[in-house]
This record gives sequence, C-alpha cells and structure tokens, in this order.
Amino acid sequence: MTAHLAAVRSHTAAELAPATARRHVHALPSPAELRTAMPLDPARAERIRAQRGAIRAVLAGTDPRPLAIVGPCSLHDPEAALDYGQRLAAVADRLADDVLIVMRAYVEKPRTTVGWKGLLHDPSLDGGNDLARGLRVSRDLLMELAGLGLPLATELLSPVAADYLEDCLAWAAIGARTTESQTHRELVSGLDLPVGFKNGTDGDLGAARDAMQAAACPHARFGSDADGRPAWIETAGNPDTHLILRGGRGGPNCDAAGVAAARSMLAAAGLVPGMVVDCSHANSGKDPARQPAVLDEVIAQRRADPAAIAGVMLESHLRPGRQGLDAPLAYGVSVTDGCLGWADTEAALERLAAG
Ligand SMILES: O=C[C@H](O)[C@H](O)COP(=O)(O)O
Ligand SMILES: C=C(OP(=O)(O)O)C(=O)O
Repeated sequence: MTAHLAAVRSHTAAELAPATARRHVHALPSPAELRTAMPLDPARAERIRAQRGAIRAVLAGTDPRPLAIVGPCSLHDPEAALDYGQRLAAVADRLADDVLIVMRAYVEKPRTTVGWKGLLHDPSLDGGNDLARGLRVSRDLLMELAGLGLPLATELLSPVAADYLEDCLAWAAIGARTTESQTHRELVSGLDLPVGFKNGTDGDLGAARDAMQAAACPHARFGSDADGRPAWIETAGNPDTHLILRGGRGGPNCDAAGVAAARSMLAAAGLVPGMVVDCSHANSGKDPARQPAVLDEVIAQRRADPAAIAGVMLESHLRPGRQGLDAPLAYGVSVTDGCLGWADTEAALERLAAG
C-alpha cells in the first residue's frame, strides 16, 4: 500500500465525505441490507424470471402477441396503485391469449426542470424527500404488485436505486432524457432484463440506436457492490434492448412513415426490429384523450404488418386526467402526466387484443 493510500484509509468516512454548504450526506441501507429485510420470495422471483423471458419472446417476434405496458405515469398512492394493479391483473388474465400486459410501476420521474420526482424520492409528496423511506415504500409496493402476478415495468433513472429494485422488475425503460447518458447505457449493459430506450425529447432516434449498441457491449464502470462498498463492475452487455418511439418536439413519430424510418435505421444498425410505441408523451401531444386514437393507428399498422410494432405503452390510472400536488388529492388521479381513466384503458386493451 502506498503511503498516500495508507493516509487516506486512516480517515473516517465522515471526514472524507463531509457535509458542505452545498450538500448534506444521509446514510442509506445497502442494497443487500434492504433486500434481506424485504426479501422477494422464491416463487415471485421465479415468476419474474419467466416474465422477462415472455417479454423477450414478444420483442424477438417468436410470440406474436403485442406487448402492452400500461399504468400510471407515476405511482404516488400505494393503495390506489394496488387497486389499479388488481383490476389490471384481472384484464391481463382475461386477455392473456391475445396480449401480454405489463404494468407501468414508475416510482421515479425525470423532470424537464423541477417537480415531484416520484415515490422513491419523496414518498410523503410534501417536498420532505425522505429517500430512505422512499426506498422502503417503493420496494414494498413493487413486491406487493409483483404478488398480483403482473409483470412490472419502471424507468430506471437513478443507477444507485436500480440495485435496490431491479429484482422486482420484468422490464425497464431508459427515458428520453437519459437515453444519451453513458452511465445509463453502462447500467443497462449489466441488467438481466429487457430494456427499452426512448428516442430523445427532440425526436432524435439516433441516440436510442447508439444506446442499444452501447448497452449490448461489455463495459467496466464505477458502482458499488451489494454491501454498498465502492466497486469496479464489469458488465457483459445486454442483447435484449429495443427502441421506444415516444414522439418529439416536431410531433408524433409513430405513423407508418415514422415506424418505417425507425425500422430501416434499426436494420441498418443490425438491431432487433421489435419496437414499442408510446401512445402518450409527444405521440399524443401529452393529451391523454388522444392516446386511444394513437393506439388505433398502431393497431391498424400491426394489421397491415404484424412485425411492424411489437408493443405499445399507455399512461392510465383509475380516473382520467391529472391533478396538482397543491390541493387535497383525489383518489386514483395521476399527479404527473395526464392519464386515461380505467374504463377507456380496459376498452383500449380489448381493442388491442382483438386487433
Ligand atoms: O412522464 C412524465 C413526464 O413527461 C416527464 O417526467 C417530464 O415531466 P415534466 O416536463 O412535467 O417535468
Ligand atoms: C418520463 C417518461 O417518458 P419520456 O422519457 O418519454 O418523457 C415516462 O414514460 O414516464
């Protein structure tokens, strides 16, 4: 050991990472501690492994059913999330021969500037930002939802948080704001689950293509081990990534011409053609009432060419629309992007299954 390293080791952790005027450091349990305190039972873990395989088969085209990633823009109320999950699980069972339904269980939200960042960051929805409680509440909710038998989807925003939640997930997204991030591409390279990369908020597809190529390769990255110690992590590369068309500043990109352009880009790069269309965000102009029309356009395209689009994403909650956090909250209404209500969601999934 060099004299310099010995000197560093003689310092306490607090001395090395002091609070400053610009930051205050709070302790968290390690991923191993949280997972040991809140273990996923073996039956659920086994089912999640099978769900990952089922999603891979749809994306590879060996299962002809469409994938439907459906659920709230964000989960803010565990009771409403479980109520929603129970209804979705019943529909997923009923339509299982014709559509593979996965629940959006988003506990982290990327923001354009600032705003509520999700249950994981602020479980009390009051700006208290108790991330330690956010981890417990989020893991508890994901485990309960997984217990309903639904495959779960989330956006992986904080690479640190992924270590605490990844085992509960059947699918993950890298969002439009982070698809270009090397850190997120390296994270995906080490994940053993299918992952969708969204096109950029400007509508650029190239960043998602580059992300898929980068994530398929092995990497060496900085991270921490299960006990929270700093670690150098070697990742093997993830072959199970795909594109998510979410539209961009120029408008939607999921019409037949947009899908054809995306397919030829993927083919030129030698990437899997199975893509997902996000019927919300810029493809609906953030107007939830337009999601069914976007879905119908996707269904028509699939009818003409079943291989054109592997799946869809819908933002949906128990009740339609959205609400702010500055007034008493109505039950089952999104606190982030506007969502379809339950009746329209069920009707949309039935059309997708019939299509
Ligand atoms: O899906 C959610 C939002 O579109 C995304 O988190 C950005 O939200 P914002 O523009 O309201 O910050
Ligand atoms: C934030 C989301 O989407 P995007 O990254 O496309 O804005 C989302 O799906 O919740």
